[in-house]
Amino acid sequence: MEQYILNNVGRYKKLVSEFRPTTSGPKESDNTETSPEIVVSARVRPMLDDELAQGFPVGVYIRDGTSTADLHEIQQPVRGPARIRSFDYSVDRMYGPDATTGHIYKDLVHPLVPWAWGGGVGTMFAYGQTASGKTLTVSGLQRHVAETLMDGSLEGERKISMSIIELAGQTAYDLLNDRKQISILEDSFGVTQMAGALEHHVTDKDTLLAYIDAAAALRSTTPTLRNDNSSRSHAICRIRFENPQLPNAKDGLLYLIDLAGSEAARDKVAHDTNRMKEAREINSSLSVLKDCIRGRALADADSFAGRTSKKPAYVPFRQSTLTKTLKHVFDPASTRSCKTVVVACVNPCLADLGASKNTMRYAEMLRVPMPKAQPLEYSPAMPATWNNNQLRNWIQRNSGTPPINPPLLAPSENGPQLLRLPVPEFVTRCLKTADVSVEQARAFHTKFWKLHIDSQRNAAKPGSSSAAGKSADTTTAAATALSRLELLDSSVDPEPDAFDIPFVERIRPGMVVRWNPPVEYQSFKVEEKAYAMVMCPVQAAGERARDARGELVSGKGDGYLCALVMPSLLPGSFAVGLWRQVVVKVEEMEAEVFMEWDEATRYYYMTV
Ligand SMILES: Nc1ncnc2c1ncn2[C@@H]1O[C@H](COP(=O)(O)OP(=O)(O)OP(=O)(O)O)[C@@H](O)[C@H]1O
Repeated sequence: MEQYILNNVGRYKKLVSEFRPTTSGPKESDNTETSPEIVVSARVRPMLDDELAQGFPVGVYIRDGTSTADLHEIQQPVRGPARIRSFDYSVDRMYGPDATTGHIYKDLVHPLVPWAWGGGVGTMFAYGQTASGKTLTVSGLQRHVAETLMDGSLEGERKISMSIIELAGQTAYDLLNDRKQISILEDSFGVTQMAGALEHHVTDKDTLLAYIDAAAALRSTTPTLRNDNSSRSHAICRIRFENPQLPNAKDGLLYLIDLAGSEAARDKVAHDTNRMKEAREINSSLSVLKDCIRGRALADADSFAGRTSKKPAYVPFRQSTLTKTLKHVFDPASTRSCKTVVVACVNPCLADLGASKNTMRYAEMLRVPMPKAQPLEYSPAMPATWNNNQLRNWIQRNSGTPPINPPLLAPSENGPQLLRLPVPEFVTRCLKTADVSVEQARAFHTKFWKLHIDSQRNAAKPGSSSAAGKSADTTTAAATALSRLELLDSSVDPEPDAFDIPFVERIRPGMVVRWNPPVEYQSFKVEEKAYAMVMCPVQAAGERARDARGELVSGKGDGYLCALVMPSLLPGSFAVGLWRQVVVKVEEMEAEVFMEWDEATRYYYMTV
């Protein structure tokens, strides 16, 4: 075929110049709205010198000002002159041969960095056929990431650690530890661990770049027909951000992934059995990856539309080591806030058009159209319907004392956007208001989410029309009924005038207090904090009552017998140890803390 192409270059170019797409602008699907959390792009690299020297023409053409590319294939009919057959593909963003890696970074990948810095998960995949420019793109992007991380533009302090691993078939290697073999395991909490991989603490750009270069030098490569340095494995660079201000928060994660090259058909001719097996493994892991990205996008589409799908999208992340490693990106049960970008790298040379078509088809399949839903009508009980103003008003009135400054928490976001913000970023923004504590910020986040979940549950109840369709009166009545019900599950004093009276003057069973324990109870502190739920005055406990240390409480003087309230398994959750009792004196009580029972998780959460 290559010789046929070379013999027909003139005719091919003429046919291409005469080609007119049915629509001259973008392809129809170019205008489709897709998940804002998954952006699919394509980068068409320039023709290389050897491709030009051999005389091959360009086979990939980007339509001006659009994200659609036309790929023109040359066909050899049984009789008669060569023909062309044209295919068009659309992605969210298209970068042509003139686009620099710096431009792609600014436009596409840069937003992932503050996202991960703020506690979210940002993932970038470079996908494409052999010799299409994946490694060049990823290594360039890594350099820009290093620059952003170290130029002081990101707010606050983070401890930065990085690890780089390679996945070849089912086997994983540590590229920052002499290619030592490591294991990808799921621990008992369901979290995937790269067991045995070293993590390196980095504080400056040069060290970060030195690690990237060292890993690149160790990556396994094999010459292919198109690339003397072809990567036959997936390389995963993970940068982890710990926020010292929030030691209990989940770390932000940034993944930069250079996927193994999908094979060019003409390469296969020269393959031995091992290379064929390797190619099969690579293609199968890329196919699972596609299903996972699509599955996650479908799940996101449901959640954006406020739908609780009866049959959740199936995401087969356990089917390959690559997607198992990225479980928290794909698992629909994961609570992490994720943003993903895909760069499909495309070789424009006509000789590789078959593989370019596959790459573009793969990229197009990753785009999941968002359901076309009527915008929801504003409802005070539904955060998903709030614009920035309505959100700010709610923050002002519901964020406790002191009220959290609304523009600092939601400078531009609407309700759905704030719901998607990573928790640590939400908390960090709250802490910008003077005198707001981490507890208040966390509790306020829980309150915001609880309202969202309750509003979805109410909307999904049989017989209930969507809250969006309700009249303001009905919605207010429902909200009042809801808040009455909530009081039953809350430690908040039901007396309307309670807040005018200092808490120590209205101590009652069920009240939760932050407590400064005396020396003998210090071991009950968790991260310098202790909480307890008041049960009764010590005198009412009886002579035989003992505390959590087995000591009789009757000899402990005045105070209240309280149940310990301890952090539990889920982030931000607490359990009440009814039978782990302590005596708390009034002068040891520092503040009243509000707890709310959550039926779904069966834990208490702080509220404001
Ligand atoms: N945007 C570009 N501008 C100039 N040259 C490029 C560009 N992209 C790729 N190249 C060149 O193309 C060749 C192949 O690139 P690269 O090794 O990055 O491809 P790859 O997709 O990672 O290949 P493989 O999957 O085989 O590892 C290299 O010589 C590279 O310098």
